[in-house]
Formats: sequence, structure tokens, C-alpha cells
Amino acid sequence: MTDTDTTPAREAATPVLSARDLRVWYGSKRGPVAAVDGVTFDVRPGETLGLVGESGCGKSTLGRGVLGLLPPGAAVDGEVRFAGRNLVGMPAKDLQALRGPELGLIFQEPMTRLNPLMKVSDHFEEALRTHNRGLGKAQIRTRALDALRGMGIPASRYDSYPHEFSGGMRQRIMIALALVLRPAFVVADEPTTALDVLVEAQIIQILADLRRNFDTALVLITHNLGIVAEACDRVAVMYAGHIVEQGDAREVFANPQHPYTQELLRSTISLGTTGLHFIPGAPPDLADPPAGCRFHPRCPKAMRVCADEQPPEVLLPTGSRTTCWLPVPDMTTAEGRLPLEAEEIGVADEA
Ligand SMILES: Nc1ncnc2c1ncn2[C@@H]1O[C@H](COP(=O)(O)OP(=O)(O)OP(=O)(O)O)[C@@H](O)[C@H]1O
Repeated sequence: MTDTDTTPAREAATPVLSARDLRVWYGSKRGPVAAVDGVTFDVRPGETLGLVGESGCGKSTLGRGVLGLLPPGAAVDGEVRFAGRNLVGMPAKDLQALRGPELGLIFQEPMTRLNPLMKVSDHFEEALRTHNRGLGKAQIRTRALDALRGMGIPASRYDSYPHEFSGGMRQRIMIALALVLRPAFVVADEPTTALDVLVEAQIIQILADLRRNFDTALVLITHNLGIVAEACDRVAVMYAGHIVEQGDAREVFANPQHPYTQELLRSTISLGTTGLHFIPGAPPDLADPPAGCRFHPRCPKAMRVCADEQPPEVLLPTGSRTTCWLPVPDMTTAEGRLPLEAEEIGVADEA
């Protein structure tokens, strides 16, 4: 396959958001936790980038770091280009002004984001008034009801309180609230985790409509590889603070290059699953990650070089990128390519 075979027209569009060498640390008793450690990616208009990886690999930190929504005590470095400006280091007031009308975030716990004392209508009025001062009450109502209808919430519930809705409905209200401002870029962090599969399918459909209708660029953080296969144009696979593989979602799923992606895909349950596969061991402590490739202690294809040196990022003919020594035989010695025995890396017992 050539580059052009797998490159959609969208690839040519200027990215809405570009992250370059983004790093985020948290302070901890054990020293700094490098939760995002040198991450680079682009998201283009109307594109959905799925961000996947095991728990604790830094997905939420990346999503929040991009939007400047990190807790106190977190440090961030690198560049996040959006509308010609770098969001990293931008004054809080300027960032606050971009959030909502330009940058949106959909969280996974709606009840903690909706004010129990405010009706749904109050939430919409507050969001729209803050960012569209010229809108009258009737216009606000029309915009809000349109957004709610799109989420399957009837107009008759406009004046209800959050506790009067089911969990799935509250999540849809939250999404409507984030989308009513039509932001150019949205991070959706596990937006469907707590929901049943029918509501989940509905929300994924709504997110797809959103990018089709408004060209919204979306980063979708999820544990569910099925959702990525169905709803994402591109996928980025995160392991221990790094993106280890990224590319066209269909290409990566059909032809995963990084052993971590291969293992992650093997661990997924499907109708054809005959036995359960899991990846031995656990992601490393990010306050003290292993030298070389961070996946090497768990990698079934690890070589000596993987334990010693960080792998380079390799651009593959398909347009995918992988950070792995396997595709670069000419960059290491024959000895470096000898297989690494499990006992040499201390995971023999766990495996
Ligand atoms: N506020 C914090 N203070 C200190 N460490 C944190 C904080 N938030 C996250 N971490 C650490 O940063 C690392 C990445 O966490 P993060 O929540 O970003 O991962 P994740 O891939 O989104 O996980 P999950 O899928 O479970 O949400 C973990 O080691 C976590 O313990």
C-alpha cells in the first residue's frame, strides 16, 4: 500500500490542534511522575483521534494537559498549537475564554459536573450567556433544545433538575452542554464508560454527526477498542506516557506494528474469541520507568537493544508511526537484536 492509498483528503487539511513534545509531570513523594512524556500528534478538522492504552498510561492526563485543565501541582512543557497560539503557558484567563466556545471537554462523571441545584435550562443559559452575550432568552432556548433533541432528551425535560434523569440521560445532557457552543476541538474522556451499550452506540453516533455537521475535531479517550474501530479515523496507542503507535485506525487495527498494539488487540474480547489473552505484568511506575523501551519488560519480542536504548519513531510506508526497534535493523548491532530472555528482565515469575 502506498501513502496515498491510506491518506484521506482530510490529511491535507491544516491541523486544528498540534501537540509537539508535550510533557506533563505530577509531583509525588516518590519524585516526579512523568505521566505524559514527549507526545506529538495532530488533529484535523472533522477528524476523530482515538486514544487507547491500559489504565494509568497517561490518556486522561494528555487530554487534560492539551486543554490546560491539569490539577494544581502538575507541570507542563512542550507546545500545543491551536488557532495560531501555544496553549502551553497561556495565561489562565485567556485559556478560560477559549474553553467552551473553542475547546470542549466531555468528562466521564456527569453528576460531578452538573450543579444539582440548577435546572437543565439554567445550565444552558449560563453556558450560552457566558460565551454568546448577544443571545436573547428565546434564542438560548432554541439552541439548547436543538442540542438536547440531538441527544434524545425531549423539550419537556428542559426545566428538570439533574437528579431527575438517569445516568445515561445526564451524560447526554453533559455532552449537549459541551457541544451547544460548537467548539472546534473536543476531548471526550471515556464518555460512554458508565452507560449501557444502546446509549453508548447512540452517543458514538451523535459524536460522528457532530464532526460531520460542524467539522469538530475530537480526541476520544476510551478503553473500548471496538468504539475506536467504529468511530475513529485515526488511533494513537499510549503506553507509559508515550505514544507508541499512531496512524489510520483501520490500518493500525488490520496491521498493528508495535508489539504493545498487537498485545492490546489480542486482549480484546470479540465474538470469535476462543480463549482470553492478557498482557503479563502491569504498566510501569511512571516515577521510575524502565530504561530503553518502556514496554520491553512485557514485550514478547524484546531484544537486547530494547532494554538499553529508547527506540526511535519510525514512519512506515502506510503513513503510520511506531516507536520500536523492530522495524529498524540497520540502526542497531546484531548483538543488540538478540532476543531478551525473560529472566534477564525479571518478569519470568509474573509471566
Ligand atoms: N493528580 C495526580 N497526581 C499524581 N499522579 C497522578 C495524578 N493524576 C494521575 N496521576 C498518575 O499519572 C499517571 C497517568 O494517569 P492517567 O489518569 O492520565 O492515566 P489513564 O491512562 O487516563 O488511566 P485511566 O484509563 O485509568 O483513566 C498514573 O500513574 C497516575 O497515577
